[in-house]
Parts: sequence; structure tokens; C-alpha cells
Amino acid sequence: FSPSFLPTSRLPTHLCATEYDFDLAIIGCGVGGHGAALHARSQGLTTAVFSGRDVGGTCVNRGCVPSKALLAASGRVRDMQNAEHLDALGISVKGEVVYDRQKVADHAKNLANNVKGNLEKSLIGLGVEVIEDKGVLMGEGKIKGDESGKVYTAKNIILAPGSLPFVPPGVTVDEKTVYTSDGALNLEYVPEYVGIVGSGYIGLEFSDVFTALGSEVTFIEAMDDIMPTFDREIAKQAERMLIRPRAIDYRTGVFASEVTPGVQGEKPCTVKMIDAKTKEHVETLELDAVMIATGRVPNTKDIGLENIGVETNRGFISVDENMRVKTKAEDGSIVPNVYAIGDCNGVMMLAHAASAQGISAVENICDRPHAVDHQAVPAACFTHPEIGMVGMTEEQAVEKAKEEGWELGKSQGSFRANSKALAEGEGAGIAKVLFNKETEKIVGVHIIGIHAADLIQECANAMAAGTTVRELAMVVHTHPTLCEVLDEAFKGAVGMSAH
Ligand SMILES: Cc1cc2nc3c(=O)[nH]c(=O)nc-3n(C[C@H](O)[C@H](O)[C@H](O)COP(=O)(O)OP(=O)(O)OC[C@H]3O[C@@H](n4cnc5c(N)ncnc54)[C@H](O)[C@@H]3O)c2cc1C
Ligand SMILES: NC(=O)c1ccc[n+]([C@@H]2O[C@H](COP(=O)([O-])OP(=O)(O)OC[C@H]3O[C@@H](n4cnc5c(N)ncnc54)[C@H](O)[C@@H]3O)[C@@H](O)[C@H]2O)c1
Repeated sequence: FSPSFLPTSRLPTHLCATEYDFDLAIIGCGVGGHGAALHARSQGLTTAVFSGRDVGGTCVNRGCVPSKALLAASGRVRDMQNAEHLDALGISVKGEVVYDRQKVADHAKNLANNVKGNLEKSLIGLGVEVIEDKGVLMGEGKIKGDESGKVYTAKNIILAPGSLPFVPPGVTVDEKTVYTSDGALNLEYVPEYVGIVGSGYIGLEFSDVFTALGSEVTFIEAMDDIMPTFDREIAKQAERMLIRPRAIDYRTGVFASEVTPGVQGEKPCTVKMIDAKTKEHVETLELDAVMIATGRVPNTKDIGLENIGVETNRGFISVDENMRVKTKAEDGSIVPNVYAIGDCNGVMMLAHAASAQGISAVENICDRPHAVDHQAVPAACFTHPEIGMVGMTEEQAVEKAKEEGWELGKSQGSFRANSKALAEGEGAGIAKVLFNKETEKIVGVHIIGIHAADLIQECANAMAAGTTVRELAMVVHTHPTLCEVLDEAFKGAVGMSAH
């Protein structure tokens, strides 16, 4: 294997693998490992990736990609069934809107397979050696193929084994009637009554899919509030827009302490709930299906961490800001030439964060010190309408401002007064910009409304570049676009009024 297609001038000669098989070996080929591999090749590093026959990992095969396909198809069903909304645009659907469950499920599966295929092609095309085996760390610079037993050597190692669904104690998953997102994505049937344990990203997105396809949803949430990890004001807006108008009911402050599978169409699943504080039994629900969306755990058990003395925290690999793996020693020392990226380090469990960390790790390997600015990494929940966010929630910003002694500014734009949103008949939602009044720099933005996932990027770019709200208020936004919702918020932040 030789990276002969690269100009030799681009090969960092000090990294050329002479006594090693590779300059870099990556364990795990999800979006994190894939992003790292591509960047490594662009830098001329000889690169191998252990894929465990799962190129694309969670995001492509069991996460972002198929879930967005289900959201797209079910979102159309919701739109076409919304006679009032269509009528306002002068449209009516003659007859019933029907969907073919199997074809919707196939759309998700086919899309995942296509994207996986493209990822494989990109690796091979760029000269990455894809080892289908699972990789197990054997010691410094050494990785063994789990099935083949063959030992490979690499000067640098990136760990990217990702994460798995967390199943709380007392919950039995059969992936048929009681399922994690892995089983839910197969959409083997559309349950009439479905319980969703956990109201985070996964729970919320699936409540959007299920209700659009005709299910009634009951959320079971351990915290006192629904959507506890979101900005409070956005969660309240979401309750108004995404929960109350739909066939969704919820219980908060209760743990699902025992969940038992049923038999589809014959016997219901049961969910025993206990009070989150007193631990007393409060209620038992009978449902056609139960989705467990209670977070994810690192997939780090079988990769040989013990062989190189890695520090872990609840299984998450501890890293410094350069993604270098920490040792068990309390002096902050690092395991030389080993990095951990993506879900396995628990820093930020998002696909684009995983690949950004992968690129960052490669930069560090190439002796160009780099750290991802996680405060400027945006996130989105792809419900209808979407939620987009970057930086701190208002609650976190209030705390931070108090702690550090600066004054928090807040300015809001509304979809209600936005021509493009109104043209679409989608005038619900807000964009809230939080900023430091002295520096005028943004500390957080939260948007709920049509295309919020795309709108948030402008704010993430501004945060990454340190652009002030005053500068943003003077940037010209296209008319008529949804971006003007943000224009209104930026202008409002500095006392200007948007037309
Ligand atoms: C339903 C769902 C929807 C999601 N939607 C979004 C979204 O819209 N946007 C977003 O940003 N994020 C989303 N996420 C989160 C996103 O999928 C993860 O953050 C992302 O996949 C993490 O990438 P990763 O490369 O770290 O890990 P993974 O994607 O989990 O990949 C790790 C890979 O390593 C493999 N592996 C493990 N051990 C070994 C070994 N020893 N040898 C070889 N291979 C190994 C695994 O099998 C896997 O293929 C979603 C997650 C779920 C579950
Ligand atoms: N659009 C996206 O970016 C997207 C979509 C899906 C998933 N993800 C990622 O996947 C990860 C997992 O998502 P998630 O929604 O599973 O996790 P989450 O951590 O966002 O939410 C889990 C919820 O479950 C609740 N919970 C935990 N145990 C419980 C119990 N026994 N009973 C009742 N409630 C319980 C928690 O209080 C929490 O509200 C997240 O880190 C997220 O970043 C991202």
C-alpha cells in the first residue's frame, strides 16, 4: 500500500511510517473514524481503519440518516393530512392520504445503505486501508484483529468505537415491542399506543414520526420537566407546538422501573413507573409498544483499553482538549500517540462533533495543535418544525454571567412577522439570541420554527468567528427569507429595528 497519488511534498516526512505498518490506525468507522481517515489521507498519512463491518456506524446505519428519512416521509404525511393548513394555501387533498408502512421503512433502509456505500467508496478511493475486522488494542502502537488475530502496528491510534443505546435497569428490550432506536428505525409496524421513555432528542424526533403516522404517544420522563436538557423557553414553545396539538400525553418525575415486552397484536407491553424522588410505585401503563430513548453509553468495553492504561469515566474515554487520551495517573498525563473521538469520549454526542474531533485529532498528529470549539458546535432536533441551538441555554448563561460578572443580553426574532414563514403558512416559532452586553459576542442562540436546523448555522459561524451582534446587525440578510428572523433578533440586540 502506498499513498502514491499524493504529491510527495504534502507528505509530512517525520510521520512517514517506516518501522510501523501505518502512520495512523483508527478503531471504528462511524462518522468520527471516517472523518479522521479522510483528513489523514489528505495530509498524506498512511491510514488504516478497523470497521468491524459497520462502515458509517450509528449515524449512517442506525441514527441520523435513517431517522431523518422517517421524519421526512412522516412529515409529508402530516402536512398532507393537515386540511386546515392546506386550505389556507388554497389546496385540498381529494380522498384519504395513505402511506405504505413498508415503503416508508424501505426508504430509511435504502438511504442508509446508499450513504454507507458512498462512505466505503470514499475511503477506498482515497487509499484508506479498510480492515473489516474489529480492532483490539494490544499495547503501545499495536492493534490486533479480533477475528484474524493478526497484529498491526501504527505510530498513532485514534479510538472511535462510538456508543450504544442505554437500557435502564428493569427494562427488557426485545427490539420488537420494547425497542431502542435500533429497533424503532425498522418500523416493523405502527403501534396504536406507544410509550416513549425519555424526552430527549431521540424521544422527541420519534414522537414526531409516530404521531404523523397515526400513533398515540405517552412520554415517560424521569426529570420534573419534559425535554429537560433543552432551553426552558424553547421547551415551553415546543410543548405548545410539538406536544399539545398532537396525540401526545406525558408523565414527568417518574422512572420507568420495569418494562416488559408484549406480543404484537396479542399482548400489551407493561411499563411500571415509580416516583423519581420517593421511588414509590405510581402507575402501570399497558401499551402496544415502548421505545427506550434514555441516552447512550460508550461502546468501549472490548477494545483493550486496559492494555494501555486508559482513564475512563462511566466507560467514556477521558480526553484533553486536543482529544489526547488521559492515563489513570492523576497528574493529567496522556497516553502517547493515542486519541479518542466521537461518542466514546462523551464530550458532545453529535455526528458532526465526532468528525470535527477526528479532523482535530489528525491536526494534532500532524503537529499543528488544534482544539474543537465545542461552544460553537450547533445542534438540531429534526421535528416539524425543527429546533436549532448553539452555545449555552438561557439558564446556563444566567449562571455563567453571574459567576463571571458580566451582563446578559437577550433579543428575540419571531417567525410570526416573517414574510417567508407566513408564505409557507408556518408562522409559529421564535429565535432567541443571548449575548454578553459588554463584548456584544453571542453566548447562545435557540430557534424553534421552520428550518431552524439550517438557520442555526449562521449563529454557529458567528460564534466560531467571534462576530458581535452589532456586526451581525449590519450584515445584509436576503429578503424574503427565514434568515430575517435572525436579522430581527440581531438588530433588536443593538437597539435597531428591523423593517
Ligand atoms: C436515532 C439516532 C438519531 C441521531 N440523529 C442525529 C442527528 O440528527 N444529528 C447528529 O449530529 N447526531 C445524531 N445522532 C448521534 C450520532 O449518531 C452520533 O453522535 C454519531 O454516530 C457518533 O459517531 P461516532 O463515530 O463517534 O460513533 P458511531 O457512529 O457509533 O461509530 C462507531 C463505530 O465503531 C464500531 N466499533 C466499535 N468497536 C469497534 C472495534 N473494536 N473495532 C472496529 N469497529 C468498532 C461500531 O460498530 C461503529 O460502527 C443520532 C443518534 C441516534 C441513535
Ligand atoms: N438530532 C440530533 O442531533 C440527535 C437525534 C437523536 C439523538 N442524538 C444524540 O443521541 C444521544 C441520545 O439521545 P437520547 O434522546 O436517547 O438521550 P438524551 O440524553 O437526550 O435524553 C434522555 C432522556 O431520558 C430520560 N431518562 C433517562 N432514564 C430514564 C428512565 N429510567 N425513565 C424515564 N426517563 C429517563 C432523561 O431524563 C432524558 O431526558 C444524545 O446525546 C443526542 O445528542 C442527536
